[in-house]
Amino acid sequence: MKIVVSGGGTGGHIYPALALIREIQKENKDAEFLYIGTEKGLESKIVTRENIPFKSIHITGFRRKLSFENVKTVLRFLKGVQNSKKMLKEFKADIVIGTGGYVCGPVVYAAAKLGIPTIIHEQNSVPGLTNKFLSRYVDRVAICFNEAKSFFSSEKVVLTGNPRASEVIGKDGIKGKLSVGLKTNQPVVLIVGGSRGAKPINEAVLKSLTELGEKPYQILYVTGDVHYEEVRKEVDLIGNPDNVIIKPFIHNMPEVLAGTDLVVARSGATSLAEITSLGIPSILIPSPYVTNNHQEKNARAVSDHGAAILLLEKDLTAKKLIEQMDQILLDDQKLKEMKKSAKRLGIPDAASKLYDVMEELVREAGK
Ligand SMILES: CC(=O)N[C@H]1[C@@H](OP(=O)(O)OP(=O)(O)OC[C@H]2O[C@@H](n3ccc(=O)[nH]c3=O)[C@H](O)[C@@H]2O)O[C@H](CO)[C@@H](O)[C@@H]1O
Repeated sequence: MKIVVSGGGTGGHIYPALALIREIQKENKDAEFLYIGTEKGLESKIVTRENIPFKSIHITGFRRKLSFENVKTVLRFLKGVQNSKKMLKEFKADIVIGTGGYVCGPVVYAAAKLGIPTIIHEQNSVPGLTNKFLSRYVDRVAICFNEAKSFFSSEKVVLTGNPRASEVIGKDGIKGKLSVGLKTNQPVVLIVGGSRGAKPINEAVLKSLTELGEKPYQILYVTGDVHYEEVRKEVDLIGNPDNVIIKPFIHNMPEVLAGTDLVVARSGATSLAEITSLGIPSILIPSPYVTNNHQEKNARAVSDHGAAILLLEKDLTAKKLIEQMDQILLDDQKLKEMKKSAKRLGIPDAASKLYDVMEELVREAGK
């Protein structure tokens, strides 16, 4: 089977695509892949690290307000469709799957116009512009939250979950801890602001740093690549407590998560799929800067079930953050209950569910 995967911009769209590819590689040794992304998105770095054939097109996202830039975007879209058609024909794609981000627009649209079976994977509880547009042309829409169902035509929708939920299962937490310099005999809090980091979270953590140094747990604090230098400078002034390890980005997140007891994070949908699949309690600080405030809706879908504490960015202070971390980590009973609730929400077999949908479509198309 020849499979084209497209998704990009941020980790939340790329990691599900990679997890799906790895699942298919396990099940079907003959499968061939082509990943289509953009040079500017994180995918150009992350996908090429994984030795997956990668090609790029040039495309930008739509602005929500009327602007001349949007005219240029339409022209880039049309050019992107043309280039995608060429790539898809050359590769002889049997199926095309888009995992979100605006790069999927021209790729998946081109595939649908060529009559190639198509799927979009929507990670969030509220879909973005590109997936809403594409849903009219594709054969299936794979979703991760029941809340997303109402945005698409019901005969196309199938609840698969997020393939990244499968990939994080069964990893060695001790190896994960050691790989980043954490001790193996103390609980671990992972603080991370999504795949690109989050300034407001960084500011709150910096203000908590000295007090965190006195806690009976350790902290792995991931700043995001672009914020690392700035954070480092501040930490050099404040002093870096022994129990706080600071990194710009984590490339072996599944292993690290396996060794984590509590996550403090934004509520990007892929992160949520990972932590629920593993049953890790969390403090979620949704980004208020995303389309239709979808991160808050993602977070509520988890916190309403007792699996997470919701901390809105407007209420985020160093004091509050530490209080809530203590509340969970220093209370065994609460920790246990939250773990159970998180686990109940996870869909650990998401990758094979999504692959089943792909196989069915290819079979129906007689490929
Ligand atoms: C600002 C923005 O638009 N964010 C969106 C983006 O978030 P973002 O890209 O931050 O997505 P998520 O939080 O969902 O996923 C991040 C992914 O990156 C991985 N990771 C993160 C940090 C790190 O150091 N190493 C690492 O491997 C995580 O394990 C996870 O697999 O896509 C998500 C999924 O569609 C959306 O829900 C988010 O709203």
